[in-house]
Amino acid sequence: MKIGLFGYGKMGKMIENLAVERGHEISARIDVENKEIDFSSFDIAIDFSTPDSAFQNITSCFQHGIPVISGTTGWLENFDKAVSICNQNNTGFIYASNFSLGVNIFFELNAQLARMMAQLEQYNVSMEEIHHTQKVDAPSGTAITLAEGIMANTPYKSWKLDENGEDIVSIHSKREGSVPGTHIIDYSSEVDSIEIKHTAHNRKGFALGAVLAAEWLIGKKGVYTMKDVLNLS
Ligand SMILES: NC(=O)C1=CN([C@@H]2O[C@H](COP(=O)(O)OP(=O)(O)OC[C@H]3O[C@@H](n4cnc5c(N)ncnc54)[C@H](OP(=O)(O)O)[C@@H]3O)[C@@H](O)[C@H]2O)C=CC1
Ligand SMILES: O=C(O)C1=N[C@H](C(=O)O)C[C@H](O)C1
Repeated sequence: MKIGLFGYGKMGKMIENLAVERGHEISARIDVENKEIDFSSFDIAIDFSTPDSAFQNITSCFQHGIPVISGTTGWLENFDKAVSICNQNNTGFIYASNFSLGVNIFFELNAQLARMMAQLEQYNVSMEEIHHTQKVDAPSGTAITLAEGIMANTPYKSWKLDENGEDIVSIHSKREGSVPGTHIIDYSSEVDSIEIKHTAHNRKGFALGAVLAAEWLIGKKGVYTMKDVLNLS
């Protein structure tokens, strides 16, 4: 595959190494706004850019018929618009707040635990996410996906940052050193607690998942998720 990388920061560089190891070519690296982009030089785009630039990056690819893998967080207020533009241009799209295989299993575990806890009113759920100090968005995209997984399976109605309440999934965001990404879900009652935790040891898992998703998407039309890629549906 010829890949266009949108965002050539920590993730872009990690994806480049892994994609080349797997026999792919990086034929464009787009790291700044309004750069002249030769859309004919790549078959698929992988976007790990910034919350402010992701929508523009993704939809300009769709308008040139290029399928996109996006892992950028913090831009999802425009997600439905991006999906429409993908479909109008008859191309392909996978977005994931977290591409690591382990986190995608963790999403399933979270939903299953939420279903079991749904009837137990004595437990309160809360979440903690810990990331490196360069992270610009809070809470993490992964924490939002986890909160949505809880809300879909319990009476919890919304999530809030650092706010407690009966129907609220409370999320606490910590920024420490160079932590790649840790997510902890805690159900606590007066008598005990149940915790599940995912710890990324480095960024390789995110990069591998994104490249696997690109290999899976190439040649397909439509909007998919990592559940489709990993056959978890
Ligand atoms: N879904 C997942 O599995 C994962 C998602 N992420 C998410 O991916 C995103 C990137 O993370 P990370 O690589 O760590 O961040 P970095 O800050 O290291 O990289 C982002 C890069 O995007 C560049 N950029 C700025 N403006 C544009 C633009 N208009 N077009 C293209 N690129 C641009 C930045 O350039 P400059 O520095 O010059 O501004 C920078 O090099 C974040 O949203 C993060 O949350 C991260 C890890 C895993
Ligand atoms: O910015 C990061 O680094 C990460 N961002 C993603 C998120 O917001 O969930 C995924 C991962 O946790 C690393």
